[in-house]
Amino acid sequence: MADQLNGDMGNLSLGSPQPGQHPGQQPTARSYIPPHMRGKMSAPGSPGGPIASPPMNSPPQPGPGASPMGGLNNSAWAGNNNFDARAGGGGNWNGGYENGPGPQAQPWGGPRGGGGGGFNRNAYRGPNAGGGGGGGNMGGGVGRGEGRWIEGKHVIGNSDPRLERDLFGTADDPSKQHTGINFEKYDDIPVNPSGRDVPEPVLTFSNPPLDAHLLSNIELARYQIPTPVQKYSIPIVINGRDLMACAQTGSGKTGGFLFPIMHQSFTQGPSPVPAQSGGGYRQRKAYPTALILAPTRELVSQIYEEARKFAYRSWVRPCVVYGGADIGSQLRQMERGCDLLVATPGRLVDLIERGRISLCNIKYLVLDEADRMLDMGFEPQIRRIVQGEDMPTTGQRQTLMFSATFPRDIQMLAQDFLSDYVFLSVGRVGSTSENITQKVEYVEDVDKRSVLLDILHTHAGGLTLIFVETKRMADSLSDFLINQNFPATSIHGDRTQRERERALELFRNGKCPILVATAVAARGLDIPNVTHVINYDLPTDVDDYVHRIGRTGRAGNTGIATAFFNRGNRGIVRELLDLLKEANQEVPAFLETIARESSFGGGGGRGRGGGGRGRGGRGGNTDFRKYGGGGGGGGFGGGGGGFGGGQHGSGGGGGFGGGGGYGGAPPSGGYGGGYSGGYGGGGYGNPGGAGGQSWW
Ligand SMILES: Nc1ncnc2c1ncn2[C@@H]1O[C@H](COP(=O)(O)OP(=O)(O)OP(=O)(O)O)[C@@H](O)[C@H]1O
Repeated sequence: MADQLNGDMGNLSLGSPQPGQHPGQQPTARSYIPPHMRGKMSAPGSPGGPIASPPMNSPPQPGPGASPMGGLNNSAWAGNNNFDARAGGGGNWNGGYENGPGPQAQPWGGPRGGGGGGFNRNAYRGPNAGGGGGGGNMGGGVGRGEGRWIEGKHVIGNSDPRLERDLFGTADDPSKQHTGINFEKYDDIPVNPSGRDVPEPVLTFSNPPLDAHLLSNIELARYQIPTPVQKYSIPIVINGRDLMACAQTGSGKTGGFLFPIMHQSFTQGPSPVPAQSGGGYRQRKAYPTALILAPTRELVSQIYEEARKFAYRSWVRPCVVYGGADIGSQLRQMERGCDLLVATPGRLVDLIERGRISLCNIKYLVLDEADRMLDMGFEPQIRRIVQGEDMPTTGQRQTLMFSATFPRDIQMLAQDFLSDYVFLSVGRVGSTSENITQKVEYVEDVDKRSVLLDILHTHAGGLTLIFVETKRMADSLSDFLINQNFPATSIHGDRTQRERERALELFRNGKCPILVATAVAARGLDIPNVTHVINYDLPTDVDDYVHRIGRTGRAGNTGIATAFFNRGNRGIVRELLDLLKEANQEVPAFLETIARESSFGGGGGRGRGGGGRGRGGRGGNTDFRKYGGGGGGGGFGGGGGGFGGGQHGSGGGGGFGGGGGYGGAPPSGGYGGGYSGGYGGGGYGNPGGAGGQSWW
């Protein structure tokens, strides 16, 4: 069940040891390790981990997408049928991976051995230090690239140039995201914090308030000024407040939670670990102080990689767990240190059930992509993790929620997990970045392929991400493109771990600059140089559209998003229209016409038509505690509202399938009665949802 719910990302295992592979083990000829992951196979500080890794970031090949497209047959894309990641070996790019240098094995106990510490983290950890400890090959109790907390003091580890290059890249490294020309324009986006006594934002990365060592890592990451969400989140979290933060895609939300958590950890040190039952030379149970939950394996891997950067040379050991990958290697990774745990919910539940993780020390709980984490697909697991185990209750821990979209019904649900929180909106909730130029073209289903080919033929360079609605479509469209000599691959929930890793890596390094994806790749992924996102099939939920197009136009870079629209997409026409207007985008006349048709046609379309889920208040913006929201028109089949209404909202009747609706937040009432009816048929926006077959 757990992994089924995590089935979204199948078996991606970026940033972690391969199944069955000993951390630090030299990869066998057959074990695929993407080049950018070589040397990152283990947690920082693990034996044979990054410290031991040889130089590995060979300069990425210039992607074919970067070549002038004077007709495909003359381009680097032409005539190459070996680029499909599904080919399963034998492709031109294959050998390079499999024969390349991998991490060298490092004797166990290497850098941090000594003094009886072995792998027992208690041995060198502050309050519960159990004898031995200290020691270490470096003489000062610290290893290269990793620090210690010794007698109430943060002892910074020695630098490790190799690891440093691996984590932070070089200044012109194309595999890393660089800020674009519009980065400074983020400061023009209005920020609207609400809640009691909101702390003043910080304006720079400086000490105080931020820990000096954290600042040195931020400098290594080449971040010069905080983004708006970071400016606010840093003091909010440092001041002990809970936070619900809504900021546009690609605007630095990850740093928004990592910076203050790292700061607090660096200054406060580890929490005491409860006495272990059983004992043994290995610590059997991990007691992380920070838990970051995210919906997909790729995303948790990416967050983990970010955490490794900012934890560099500190006492904090980040760790990542997700379903579909070998649990044994994840357990071994945890045994070597697990202070900040990044996890998908299913695998975390699994590890809790095995008695390998306790949440009793959690000080910081982060729900990244929080609206997704609290929708029907994940909510039961989140409740189980947060309310059904040993995690400190609200008020005893800090809870931070981040997303680019926060529908009001989800905001209401989130109340259960938050205490006296600050709501932060950077721009309008659910709005898109103006760095993304959005185009909507009217394309009938039968014409989609030929229109797509036209677009790809005039492609100007960079990576193109194409979203479709079903796994089957992802396969058939990428097959079609390959047959047309386009270097395409696909990613979706039915592909194996190896296939997904390969597909993503080929896309990232430009060898397959066209990736056909299901919604599995919609949220959070930060891939440099994605210049074009094509919604070949539009999603039924406009929030999904917001996340999908947000794979381009990140960190102040610009990008293009093209959507194929036809009458089958009537369900989101009004919201799409609002979104385009809000972001000052061109609105094609046909969209206005179809929107008018839909409003006369008794609501309509599928899913959450009109204001079906309380986005009716899109213009009303932000914190539902302040504004509530207007009721909506049509739900499925022309029902009335849905989730409209907060304190000042008008509520609405009906909803999906004609049931209740969510009319009005407390204190206006209506919460209980309408809820189930409003959701009705289940599985909305909810690939892994109860009873719903995953279409990712
Ligand atoms: N202060 C900063 N200065 C420069 N670059 C930054 C800064 N903060 C974040 N970035 C970069 O911006 C990019 C986007 O950041 P991030 O992935 O955190 O965005 P996000 O808001 O979480 O997006 P999404 O909503 O898609 O998850 C990353 O490549 C990150 O390295």
